[in-house]
Amino acid sequence: MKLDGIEDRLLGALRKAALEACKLSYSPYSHFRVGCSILTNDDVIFTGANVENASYSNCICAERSAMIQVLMAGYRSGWKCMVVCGDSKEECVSPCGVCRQFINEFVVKDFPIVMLNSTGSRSKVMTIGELLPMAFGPSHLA
Ligand SMILES: O=c1ccn([C@H]2C[C@H](O)[C@@H](CO)O2)c(=O)[nH]1
Ligand SMILES: [Zn+2]
Repeated sequence: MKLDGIEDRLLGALRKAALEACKLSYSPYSHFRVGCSILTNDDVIFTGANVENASYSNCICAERSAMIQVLMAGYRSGWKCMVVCGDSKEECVSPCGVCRQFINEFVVKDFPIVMLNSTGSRSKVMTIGELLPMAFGPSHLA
């Protein structure tokens, strides 16, 4: 798999990090584990997994859990790429609507999101602009 401007070595590390993070998922209710990794402008990798709750609506997705890690380490912009994987053998897991909106807040329109199936044998790459067209974003409030 190739991604413009991102070395194969880093992409491999990102995929591995997302697949590893998936194992840290706390998902006793849905039994659907999701992992996510994000590459910063200076090539640091952060990860997240979905964390569920007995009060079902109080769950956080892997993507937002990873983004909070990135933000709390001080990275507000310049993110290079996100990788998402989940417990689906066939399908590549794509970010939910809430996460798409959350991602859109911090990245440019052509920010690439790599979506993997559970083993990483399948992948699909789309930009946030493709996943969330006509997004409402910070510029609308300016
Ligand atoms: O892109 C997605 C889709 C779903 N989930 C989580 C939320 C919930 O814990 C479980 C089932 O929806 O998967 C994510 O973390 N990311
Ligand atoms: Zn989500």
